[in-house]
Amino acid sequence: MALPTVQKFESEEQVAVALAIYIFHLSAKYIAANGSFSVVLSGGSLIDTLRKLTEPPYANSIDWSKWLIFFLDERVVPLDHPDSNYKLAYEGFLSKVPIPASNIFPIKEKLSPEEAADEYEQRLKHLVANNTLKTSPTTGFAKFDLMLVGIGPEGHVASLFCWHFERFEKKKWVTFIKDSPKPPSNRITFTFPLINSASEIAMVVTGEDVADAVKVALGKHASYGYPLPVQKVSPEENLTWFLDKEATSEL
Ligand SMILES: O=C1O[C@H](COP(=O)(O)O)[C@@H](O)[C@H](O)[C@H]1O
Repeated sequence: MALPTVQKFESEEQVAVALAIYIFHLSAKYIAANGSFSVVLSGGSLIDTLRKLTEPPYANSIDWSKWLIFFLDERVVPLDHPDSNYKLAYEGFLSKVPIPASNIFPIKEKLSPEEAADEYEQRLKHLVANNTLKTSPTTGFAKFDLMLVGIGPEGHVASLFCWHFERFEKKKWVTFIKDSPKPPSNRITFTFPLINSASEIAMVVTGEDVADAVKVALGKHASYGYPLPVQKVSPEENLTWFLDKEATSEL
């Protein structure tokens, strides 16, 4: 991985604009190179920060028909449940742009966390086998073009939490937890080998509540023994941080 690029902005509004420009350029680049653009969404505040993409000039100059949408982590609830990351993404972003429904890959409903994680992993492997998704020649895991990653105040990414062994998973592509410290308890999540096989990762981090985690991730002092999950994010090509002033207040 090249050295991370850290972009700091005065406000969340400026982060939203810069993020739209960054995604617009990557979309054009990957569609020109591969004919598609595979994008992995986190839940949380990230979805609202994507809002500029749904407006001109981006909304009408992106080839949305070539986008493929996946979910970095998901709560094991029905897709219309208030806790669903799919519902959040659909209402805040996906319903406002013309991505074909068949290019959006939510989790399957009515499965246990184990079954949902296994089913999602098998679906990703099928998409690699039929060349819809690329493979990392380095790791053998699927290689997504772009992952949009948020963080929690204590440094979690996806549903990989500090005190859960799932963050050390080496073989599985997608795993599950049944005791998330942040409700709801049942979740599935991409593992670090899959996350770090991505070409590009954007860390989209805004607000004062994440300032301590940003300080550990980007500051020069030691973390708390083990690295925080956010410190393990290391894509194959480029890592770009988008930060507002509040998120950098402890740096
Ligand atoms: O539970 C989750 O939390 C993180 C961070 O969310 P935020 O609201 O603090 O931005 C999110 O990235 C993840 O997808 C979600 O499931």
